[in-house]
Amino acid sequence: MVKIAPSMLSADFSKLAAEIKEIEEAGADLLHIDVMDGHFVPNLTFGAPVVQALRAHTALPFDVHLMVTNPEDYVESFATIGVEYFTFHAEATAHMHRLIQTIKEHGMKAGVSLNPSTPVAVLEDIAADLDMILVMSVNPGFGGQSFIPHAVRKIQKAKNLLEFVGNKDAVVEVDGGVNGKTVEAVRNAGADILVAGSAVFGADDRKAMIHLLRGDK
Ligand SMILES: O=C(CO)[C@H](O)[C@H](O)COP(=O)(O)O
Ligand SMILES: [Fe+2]
Repeated sequence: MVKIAPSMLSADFSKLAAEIKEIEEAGADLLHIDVMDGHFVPNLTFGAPVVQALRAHTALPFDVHLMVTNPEDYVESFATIGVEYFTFHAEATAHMHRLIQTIKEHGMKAGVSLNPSTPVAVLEDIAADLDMILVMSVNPGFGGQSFIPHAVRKIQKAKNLLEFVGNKDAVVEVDGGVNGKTVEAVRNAGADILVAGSAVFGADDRKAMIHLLRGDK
């Protein structure tokens, strides 16, 4: 069964703790946390101090998606918070292999995210070391954008690559534009974790939306 990770990017920032509590009670599996630095992407969100402040308010695993230049500089501060996945962008570093080892040494799972224009093939030689491949189905930086259809094929390629290298534990996550219209295609493509920001936080009934996206019977 797929897991649903609502993206905090679409929550009401003036009452984050309450928003997170609500989606936890509504059945979310993880909390997707979009860290943007205003350099890697043209938008600025929040950093480790805000994420740290929220840790005490929920038992949900933290799925941190770092859209930042110099992701190496963030490992230490996020490791002390207690996050499940530390996911950086392939486009943000020349040293993916080294960074993956550092993340794991700090007790976190290591994910690599790919912009829509970056092929899955860049992960070929490190796929065995990964805990997550995050397929971006929008260009990173903003919530509420439209799903880019070629991401469906890319999810399949990411799944195939993990299978080819015998990495049974790693997951494929899809992020951007996942909603009631696009969800079936991403589920059928084999995605393990679906990020949904505007679809969940913008829904009148967030619980029903999480159930719909997960395909609960
Ligand atoms: O990483 C992101 C944007 O860069 C967000 O996680 C993503 O856009 C989720 O928002 P939505 O579901 O509204 O598209
Ligand atoms: Fe994200």
